[in-house]
Amino acid sequence: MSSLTKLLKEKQQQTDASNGSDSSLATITETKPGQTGLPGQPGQPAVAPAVPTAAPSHVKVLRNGQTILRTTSRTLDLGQAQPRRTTTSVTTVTQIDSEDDNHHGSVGSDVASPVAGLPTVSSSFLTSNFAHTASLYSSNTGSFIDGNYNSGTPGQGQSVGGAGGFPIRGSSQRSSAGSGRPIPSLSSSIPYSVPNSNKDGGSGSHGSNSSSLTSSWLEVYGNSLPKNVSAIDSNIISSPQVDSVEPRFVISKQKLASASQSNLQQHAQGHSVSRSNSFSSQIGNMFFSKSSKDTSSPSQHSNNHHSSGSNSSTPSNNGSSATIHNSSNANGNAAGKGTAIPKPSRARTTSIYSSSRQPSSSYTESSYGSPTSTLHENPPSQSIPRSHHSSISNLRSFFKKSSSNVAASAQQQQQQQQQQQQQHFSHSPGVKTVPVPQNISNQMSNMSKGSFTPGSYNSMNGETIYSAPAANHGAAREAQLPFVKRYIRTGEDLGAGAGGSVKLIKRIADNKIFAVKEFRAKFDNEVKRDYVKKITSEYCIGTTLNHPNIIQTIEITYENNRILQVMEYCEYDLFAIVMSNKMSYEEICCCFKQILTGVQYLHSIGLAHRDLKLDNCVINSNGIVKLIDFGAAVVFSYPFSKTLVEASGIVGSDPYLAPEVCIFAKYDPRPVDVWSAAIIFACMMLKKFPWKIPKLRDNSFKLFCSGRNCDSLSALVTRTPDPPSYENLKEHEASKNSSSNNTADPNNLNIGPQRLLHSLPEETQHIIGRMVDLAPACRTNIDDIMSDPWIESIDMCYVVEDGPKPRVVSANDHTHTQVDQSEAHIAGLEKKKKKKSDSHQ
Ligand SMILES: Nc1ncnc2c1ncn2[C@@H]1O[C@H](COP(=O)(O)OP(=O)(O)OP(=O)(O)O)[C@@H](O)[C@H]1O
Repeated sequence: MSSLTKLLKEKQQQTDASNGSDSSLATITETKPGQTGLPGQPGQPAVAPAVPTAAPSHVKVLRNGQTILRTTSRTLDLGQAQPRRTTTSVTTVTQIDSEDDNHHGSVGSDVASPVAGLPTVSSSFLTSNFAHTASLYSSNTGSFIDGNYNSGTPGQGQSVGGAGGFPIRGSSQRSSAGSGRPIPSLSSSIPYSVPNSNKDGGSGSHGSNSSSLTSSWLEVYGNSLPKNVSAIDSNIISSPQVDSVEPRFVISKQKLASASQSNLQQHAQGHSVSRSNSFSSQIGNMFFSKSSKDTSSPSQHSNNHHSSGSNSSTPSNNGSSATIHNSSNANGNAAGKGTAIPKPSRARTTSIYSSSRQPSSSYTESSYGSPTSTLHENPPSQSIPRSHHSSISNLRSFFKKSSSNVAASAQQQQQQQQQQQQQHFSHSPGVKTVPVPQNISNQMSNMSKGSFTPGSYNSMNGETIYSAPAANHGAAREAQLPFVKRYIRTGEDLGAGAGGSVKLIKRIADNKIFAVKEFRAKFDNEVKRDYVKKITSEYCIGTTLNHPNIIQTIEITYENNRILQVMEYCEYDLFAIVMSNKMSYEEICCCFKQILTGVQYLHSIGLAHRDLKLDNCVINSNGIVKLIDFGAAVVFSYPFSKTLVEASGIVGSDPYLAPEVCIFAKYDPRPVDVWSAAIIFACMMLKKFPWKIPKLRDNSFKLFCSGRNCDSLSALVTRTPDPPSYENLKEHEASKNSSSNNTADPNNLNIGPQRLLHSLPEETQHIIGRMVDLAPACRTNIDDIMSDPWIESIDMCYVVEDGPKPRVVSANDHTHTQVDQSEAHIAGLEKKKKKKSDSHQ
């Protein structure tokens, strides 16, 4: 047991002694085979598992020569058990499910204690949060495919350790894409509409949908089609013959020739032709030039994958499809039956960190995915030094020039301020302003609670500079000074993660406190382009978004080989507040609604966060919650496009991951955010994770998936609302012939959705249940969540900008918990822990 664990236990004992609390409620730990993990059930160990402490970064070279580079996660505890991870996980390899990994579920995070009185912090929560953000930097195409799709590559992705359940993540990304292995895609089953598009307009997703409806669908439904509808009996639909074309549709060859001529001239002059007026393309162009290899647009990529996905196996087609068996008897004992039952994992003895989820795939694939595209109105070539290939030197020169021109920018900004109040992004002579994407500007003007003045990108004298609104008020003269002359470090470190370390700084000019994130250096085995992309993602998102529930970036600068992002400072990690165990139900609801509001904003502008978790929420002393860490965020929709750009890669943190992320190579990232938000709510309420990872090898998750009249997780995850998918039909047919081992039993609180939901307050159950629908296609979307009666009824603290200074409107039914600053951030806690352990030695 680590000294930290001891410390935490001591603290817990003290807390228990003083509160007279029943610690048995809070100490759900291992869920061994045969246990349900429910509190108060026999066999639940009452001792917190060992807390892995920080371990040094290390590089692991696999037998196949590929390398995993990762650092350990850290966990901290407040009160009873406080998980915390700060992990770097960078890889260019495919992950193999290690034996350890197969034991995830055994250290039982689980649904448990009823909400009455708000349960104390579970030790499983502590252990589970070792899950780290999988930040994927590999440039390999394709994605890491978890076991469900192994059939396409015999010999790959076989289950390791005989644990059953989900077979291993298949061998390598390269094999998944590079070898032409069919990549499964969920898009075909996702009816979500992209922002600003009508519901049935998602050509991207629907396109592949149609191809997944094979003749088998017709076999089943063809006979019952209405009379005026005839079934298409082939997947090949030929174009109608056209005998004549109206003259107005005929473009003369001369016209074409002259158009292409002028295009060529534009290129020769360095004027790029806009592929899309998208946020990401605009941003991407700041750093990336068109690479000869990257000629296809993200949507093309997406479409390519779609087609390969739809050609390919459907989930149920693969032989290694995970099968669920109702492993819980009436007493809640997990007792697997049948050969296909994933065997309950055995207790983990090793550090959870060592076996935590392995990163995979290229996260960058669909993020800011338009290095190839360029701006129409403000060709980056005019404003940013460009090389033919993206490079760190681009990034450096960008930041260098940016920082040296902040002063000029700020002056310009001040002049423009008045204009900006009326028109968020204005154009003025001498200053070229990159227009904000349509959907961002729409969103900003549509903000229901106050209006928010965004920052802007200005291109001046060949430089591109970002100025956040705060910079508008800052003194231009100070801005000319180097970073170290403008800010001084103060206080302690706030935290560190996969992206870098975050520290507290003070602006000398006005003594204002900020948080500064120093991006980590590029790893040796990391592809330059991916590193640059990761940083630019955070930079671009941070500097572009403007919403009270999204952290505001003040400036970003490159100096002395360091990339520094200055952000507004929030006094508390939400995690620390949750772990204080002092939050009232109303306060939890307020925080939840604020998180949802931030997510709604992101989704409305075509962005998904993909790494929503307590750790990535900070809260200020006014009770305003802000989402941070956009290192994993992706664009899922481009303005004026109805095409869904799917995300790829297992990105996020294990306990918060949506199941489809672990199953499919590509997925809609919006339902993923929705799922994660529900897990955040469950964590706030229960002080522990419902499960450690959404895989069947996790006993708690397996029980959650049980009792649904369906034996296959693939079938559950690919369910569609209407019309039924091919897989569902198969499932339906199968269930008609053979009875499921997982018959639904709403009265059994140990299995099925009720396993989680019954632990939550009644009014929350409906929408939370819809948020954790196993099938992303059936999962509710953020807009529907916001109009849920319970969500609407939440009295939420919010910000209004009705004057020069934003004003916080506090809710009436709660105040926000504050903790001592020494316990408000993880770094402080770690320091405390170290001090204590040193004094013990
Ligand atoms: N603006 C802020 N105000 C206060 N604390 C912050 C702020 N930004 C970050 N932190 C602290 O620093 C920690 C690390 O920040 P962040 O998540 O951005 O880093 P990261 O390296 O990207 O982490 P990850 O491993 O999740 O990718 C956060 O968990 C939080 O505790």
